[in-house]
Amino acid sequence: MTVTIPTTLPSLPKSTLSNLSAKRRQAIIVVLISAILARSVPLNASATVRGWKEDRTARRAERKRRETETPLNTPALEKKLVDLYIPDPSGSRTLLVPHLGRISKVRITPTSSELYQSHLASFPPLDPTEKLGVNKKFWKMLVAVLRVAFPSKTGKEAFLLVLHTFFLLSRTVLSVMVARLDGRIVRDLVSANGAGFIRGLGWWFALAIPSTYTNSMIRYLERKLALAFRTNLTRYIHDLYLNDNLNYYKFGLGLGVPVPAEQKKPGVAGGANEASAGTADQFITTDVAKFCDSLAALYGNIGKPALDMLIFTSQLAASLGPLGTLGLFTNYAFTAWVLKKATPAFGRMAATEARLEGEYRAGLGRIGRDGEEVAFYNGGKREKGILLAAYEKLAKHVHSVFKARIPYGMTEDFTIKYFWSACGYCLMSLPILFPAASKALQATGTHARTEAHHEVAERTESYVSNRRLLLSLADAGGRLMYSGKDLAELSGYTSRVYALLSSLHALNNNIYPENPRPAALEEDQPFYDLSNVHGRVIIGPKHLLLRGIPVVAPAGGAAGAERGGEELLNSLDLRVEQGEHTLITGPNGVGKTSIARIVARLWPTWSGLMERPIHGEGGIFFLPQRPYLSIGSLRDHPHTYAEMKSRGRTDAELMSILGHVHLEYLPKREGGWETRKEWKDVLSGGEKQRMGMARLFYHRPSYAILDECTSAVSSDVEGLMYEHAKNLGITLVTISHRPSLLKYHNRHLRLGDPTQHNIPSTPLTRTPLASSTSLTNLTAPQTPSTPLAAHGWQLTTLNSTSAEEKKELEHEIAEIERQLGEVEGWEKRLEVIGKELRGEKVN
Ligand SMILES: Nc1ncnc2c1ncn2[C@@H]1O[C@H](COP(=O)(O)OP(=O)(O)OP(=O)(O)O)[C@@H](O)[C@H]1O
Repeated sequence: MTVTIPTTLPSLPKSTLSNLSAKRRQAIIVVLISAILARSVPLNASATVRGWKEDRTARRAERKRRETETPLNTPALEKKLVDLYIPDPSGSRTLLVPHLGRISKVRITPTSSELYQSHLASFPPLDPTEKLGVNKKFWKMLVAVLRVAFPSKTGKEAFLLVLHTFFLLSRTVLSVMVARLDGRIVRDLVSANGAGFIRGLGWWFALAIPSTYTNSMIRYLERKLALAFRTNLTRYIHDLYLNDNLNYYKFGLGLGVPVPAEQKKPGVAGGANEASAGTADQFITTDVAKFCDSLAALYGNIGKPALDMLIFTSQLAASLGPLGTLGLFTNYAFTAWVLKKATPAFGRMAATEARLEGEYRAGLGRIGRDGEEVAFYNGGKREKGILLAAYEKLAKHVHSVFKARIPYGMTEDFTIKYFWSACGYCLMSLPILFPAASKALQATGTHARTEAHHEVAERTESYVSNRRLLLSLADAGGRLMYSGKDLAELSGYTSRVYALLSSLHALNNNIYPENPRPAALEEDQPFYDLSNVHGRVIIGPKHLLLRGIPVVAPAGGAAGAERGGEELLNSLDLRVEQGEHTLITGPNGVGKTSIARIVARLWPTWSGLMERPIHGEGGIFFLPQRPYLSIGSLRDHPHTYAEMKSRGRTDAELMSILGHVHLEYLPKREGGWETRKEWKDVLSGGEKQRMGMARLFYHRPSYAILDECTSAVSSDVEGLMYEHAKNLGITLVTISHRPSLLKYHNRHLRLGDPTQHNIPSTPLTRTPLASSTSLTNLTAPQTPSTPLAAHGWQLTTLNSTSAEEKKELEHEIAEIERQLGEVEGWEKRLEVIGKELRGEKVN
């Protein structure tokens, strides 16, 4: 692109103005300037300051009114919700975003799986030994991330970039014009040319308007560009993070977080810390934002000063001659070399800072999430200690960055401000001090029409213009050199965003680094490496089948490489057909919930075959111990209003479901179906679990895996809910420690450690009564499939004809247990009475 810079300013039309008297000319200029100023200041010309204040108050009041008059749960908004939350057949959906009392509609089109597939090759996992910094790997990572942030050459971002470039160019052109005008004004002053001086001032103000506008637009466009990058990245990450492959869960387990080089220091766990705290917050929020800000700013920070330097140098070259120009370039090369030597590893520092911020943030997040538990245990002090330690680490690191910046800043300031200025003075003195150079200056023709008595004025003009250009040049050079630091920092943020993206891509495609079998592992011990998962999973059949499935807790990162996943059960066989209600029991930590995790596909199926129905209505449903309650209205919990309507479900039906879980009072207590609350804080533990069961009744799946999901519900209500679930035709697979639940099941899967003959804590064997023959009788007659001691599990079928008998026995057991609990008290009482009868002193 060639840029033509006017070396002389256009003068005001002389023909008309020169006919006027000096006074009239001045008046015209003043009027012109006033008019221009009035337009450039955001004030109504007729408005007084008081009027403007009143205006502002009225505007604020109007905004407040609009905000308060459109509460989120008005019927009007609900109606809109119905219209807008219905998903589009194309897969996109329109979100409602309340903003300043209005509802903005944002249409979100999900990122296609084809796009993810096409990007996969650009995001190979990070090599942990890779050094961070402005190197080849950085450029590769940047290009990969840019494919997401800047998806199209003809899109919105491209348009913003072109506009941004235009304003950057304009600013440079305006800077040159201002420099020239500066010289001219001083020249007119020195030569006592009043008219010229006033004219110059007029131009000065005339130039001020486009200059200020250009500066504001540059900042505005830079921020808009950063926001556009961030929106693209955020949507892309959301779709990849929160998809059906459960990447958010796997990421939280720390399965997919690579550890970049900066985190490889001994004793530093790296990004895994953030991930194991179940958070990608820092990555998705701060790191993405910093990356986008840094990238958008960098374009201006490199492009603009580079352009400035080119143009200013060409302008100066005209005045300084070939020798001066050569001097300038030597100067640039020398400065770049010095600064490169003095630049610390800003990229690594930025990445470390982001990681430490993430760890600190994860600590804070944990307190927010588990506030009640922390408070009950009075764990504030402990948490404060953890937070302080995390903050101290962060503060120390930031401090070391500041310290590293001192010598760098000194070198930079010295070279660019002082050394460059000194060089500039020397160069400018050439045409003045040396006649030959002076001739060369005149030969450039810029000011060839110098008359003898104007020589001083011309020299002053040349000096002032050149000095201003040199100052601008020093400024541009400074910014260009400083952008080296920005670039280094960008490399740090890029590595963080890239790590997140490559990690999510790998998780999404089940790609894990291959680990060799550790030598320390015994021959007969299987090695469960995440890269070697080859079990078959079929989703869709009408039954649940686990054949030859090892139950293994996965381990990612270094732990996974050292010893692989932890085997809980070697090989489990279980087939559940409709109506085969199965209770799973076993000691703590034996792997009961892990079975549910494998069926729900949270954990991998290392080998064997797993078949199960689809998730949700008519398929399989999972209820964990801690129910999931989202933020939204009470009604949103089974379904959104729109989804409910589209399925023809009614409020009366919801009410009857709440009746079955004994929560019919809830809508009234909480202010109706539409009330939006943070339900996990509003409902009691038992209420939350009952809400979970209500969801189950609403969706009526064929199978339900209930993992201790009624542990906080009273036994009577629990029984009613189990009976109701069975009446609805839901086949129950229950994980529980409560023997009382046995009566609602016709099969029993017991888990236990095959190496321990005396299984310690299964409730069925823990209490003296439960381990006695009466309980063995309770579960008999059975059809033992495998001996417990051999495989760690045993499946038995309970005799259905003895169901009533079992209930009776159950009651009897409970009664005897209660009476046994009182024995100690009665014995003490007996002792006291005996003492009293013997006349002994009683304490
Ligand atoms: N997220 C996890 N990552 C790795 N290992 C895990 C994870 N969750 C659990 N484990 C391991 O798996 C083992 C079995 O856990 P699981 O939750 O299945 O036990 P459980 O039988 O349901 O116990 P409980 O009766 O106490 O609920 C635990 O001992 C634990 O070491």
